[in-house]
Amino acid sequence: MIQIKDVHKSYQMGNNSLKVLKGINLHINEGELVAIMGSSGSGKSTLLNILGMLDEADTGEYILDNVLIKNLNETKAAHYRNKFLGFVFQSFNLINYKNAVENVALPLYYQKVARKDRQERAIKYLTKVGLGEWATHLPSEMSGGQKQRVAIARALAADPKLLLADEPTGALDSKTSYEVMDLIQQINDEGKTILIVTHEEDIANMCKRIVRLKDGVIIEDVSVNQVRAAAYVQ
Ligand SMILES: Nc1ncnc2c1ncn2[C@@H]1O[C@H](COP(=O)(O)OP(=O)(O)OP(=O)(O)O)[C@@H](O)[C@H]1O
Repeated sequence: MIQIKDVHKSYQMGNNSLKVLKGINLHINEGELVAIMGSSGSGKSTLLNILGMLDEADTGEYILDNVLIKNLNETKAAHYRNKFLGFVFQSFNLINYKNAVENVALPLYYQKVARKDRQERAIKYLTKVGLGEWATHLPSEMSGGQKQRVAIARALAADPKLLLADEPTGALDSKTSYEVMDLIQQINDEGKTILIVTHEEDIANMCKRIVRLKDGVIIEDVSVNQVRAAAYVQ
C-alpha cells in the first residue's frame, strides 16, 4: 500500500543544508499497525509529513495505493490527501467553539458531504469511539483522552485508507494512553492501516511492527512479536 524508495530530505538553514532523511526505504502493507520510533531530531515527523503529503521528498519516490505522489498536481494531491489520509495529532487540534459532533463533521463539510449525511456519519464515529453521549459537548468539557477520541473519530469520518498519528498519546497519562491505544488497535483489527510516531516503547509495543530511525536512516525494522520473543529469551 505504501512504498517509499530511497527518500532523501534536507532543510536549508542559511548557507547550510541539514540532511534529515538519508535514503529511506519502507514498504507498508494494507492492515499494518506500525510505530515509527527514534530519538528527537531523527527525522520521524519529517517522514510522517512526507507520508501525509504535507511535505515532499527532495529525491526518491513515494507510492501510495499504486499512485506515484510526485506526479500529482496540486488539485489532485489535495483530493488524494482528503480521500486517502486521516490525521491525528498530539495536541488534538479540535476547534474549541465547536462541539464534538461539529468537530467530527467539519472535514466532511469540506468534502461537500450533504448536511444530513455529515451529521449521521459524525454520530456514528463518535459512538464508535465511545462518545455517543458526548456529541453536544465542547472540547473544554472533555478530558484529554476524550478529546483524542473525538480527534480519532474526526480522522475516521471520511473513511481514509491510512491513518497517520503523530505522538497520539504524547499529551496523555499512561492509563489514558493505553485506552487510546486499545481503540487504535480495535480500529486496526477492523482493517485500517495505521502509522504512529511515538517516543514511548510501551506504546510502540502495542503496535505490530516497529521501524526505528536514527540520524535519518532506518536502523531497525521488526515485528513486535520478534521484540517480545527477544525480551522473553533475556
Ligand atoms: N521546516 C524545517 N526547517 C528546518 N529544519 C527543520 C524543519 N523541520 C525539521 N527540521 C529539523 O530536522 C531535524 C529532524 O526533525 P523532525 O521533526 O523530523 O525530527 P523528529 O524525529 O520528529 O523529532 P521530535 O521527536 O523532536 O519531534 C531536526 O533537526 C529539526 O530541527
